[in-house]
Amino acid sequence: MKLSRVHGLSGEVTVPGDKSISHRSIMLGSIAKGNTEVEGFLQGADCLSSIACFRKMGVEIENNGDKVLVHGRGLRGLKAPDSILDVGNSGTTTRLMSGILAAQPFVSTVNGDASIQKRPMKRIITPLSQMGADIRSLRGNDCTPLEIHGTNLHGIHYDSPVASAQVKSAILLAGLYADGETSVTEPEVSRNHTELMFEEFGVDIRTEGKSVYVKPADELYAKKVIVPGDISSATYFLVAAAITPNSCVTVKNVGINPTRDGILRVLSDMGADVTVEKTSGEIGEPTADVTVRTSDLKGCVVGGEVIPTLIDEIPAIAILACFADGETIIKDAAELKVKESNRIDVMVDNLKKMGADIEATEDGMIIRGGRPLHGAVIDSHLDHRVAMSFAVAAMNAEGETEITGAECVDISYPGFYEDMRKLVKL
Ligand SMILES: O=C(O)C1=C[C@@H](OP(=O)(O)O)[C@@H](O)[C@H](O)C1
Ligand SMILES: C=C(OP(=O)(O)O)C(=O)O
Repeated sequence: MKLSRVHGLSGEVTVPGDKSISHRSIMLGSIAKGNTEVEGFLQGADCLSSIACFRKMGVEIENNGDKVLVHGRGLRGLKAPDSILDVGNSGTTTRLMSGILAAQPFVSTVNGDASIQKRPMKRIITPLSQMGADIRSLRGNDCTPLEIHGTNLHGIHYDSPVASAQVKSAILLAGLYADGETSVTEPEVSRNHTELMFEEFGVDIRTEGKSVYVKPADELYAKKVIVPGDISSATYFLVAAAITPNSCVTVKNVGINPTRDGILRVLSDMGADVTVEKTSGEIGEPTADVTVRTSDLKGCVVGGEVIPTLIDEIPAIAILACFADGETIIKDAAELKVKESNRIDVMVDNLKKMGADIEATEDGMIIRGGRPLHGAVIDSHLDHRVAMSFAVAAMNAEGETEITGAECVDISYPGFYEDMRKLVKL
């Protein structure tokens, strides 16, 4: 993919459905009683991996593009898969599904692509094992392939060392099958889509500060799911509008759940011209139309409790910071090292190639903005967030930029480049 400078962006865009909510709709729909209709389902490769895995466990899932119908088999209705459950590139599928598999009356094997095979699974093996689960990392490296021998589980309290919705959700899903209450306390609150959807599906769940408590369930009950636009996907348009001259872009109907909206707070802190017009109430998953105009930006510090609310947006925030006056410090974000790629190193190395003043730190990066960027050959490391971030950078750089492996955007945003192109002013 080759891209070069644009002279303005304008118009409206509706981004595809939220990835986290789409995954959860398949998983909860599969173990619920009744049919779950999902509107706005993300047809990204990651969510299609979730569909494929649950189909292998006997769940009938009709995928009609934007609408998906999951024929739930009830809490204890999954069937033993007859081959490996292939999670592709999806950490969310791997970790959340493992929580369910740990409690099934069968053995399953979970594996995925080269990136998944390097991502840490000890973070779910430890708490699930405390619940009684039998999970074996077949290569002994705490990564996939995992062999999961389903068994009876106990309720536990887990003090999680990491703010991770995937860890929290794996434990909560296992907790549905446990013999008593299960609870998780996080160092900072991570996205709460599982908790909100559990409530919708009739699970006894409550949140107190940084802790979540779930009671074992007899059944979950199917409920229609309307998936809002993914704020993580919207971020590329919001950042592009802020840094590209002569721009004004509105992203329609995007999820602004407060456990996900950190990017809006960072844009405001940096002085961006942002307008948020709510399109839904406070109950469930709130949504809004978000408009950003070309802005004079200043550097800021991004760290602490905001980090889990924007964890996937940090690659794009690094680009934003290159166009802000002064220094931006991103800290408390060591989790970036264990995503699809090491997002600290990959962002720093590639941005340096474009002429940015940026350095990696132990838990983030420091960016001194204001240096003009120039075109370069960017290695996406097949990381969708990296590819989309550099597309935005390339549109504001001198000369041509080539992104290798650019098609990996299909993981979370098929049609990304086309949607961006439609906004470019001629
Ligand atoms: O629960 C989820 O849907 C997700 C949680 C986050 O991962 P961690 O839980 O590892 O932080 C995020 O990076 C990922 O894209 C989706
Ligand atoms: C980290 C991500 O996803 P996952 O963990 O599901 O692979 C992401 O989408 O940026």
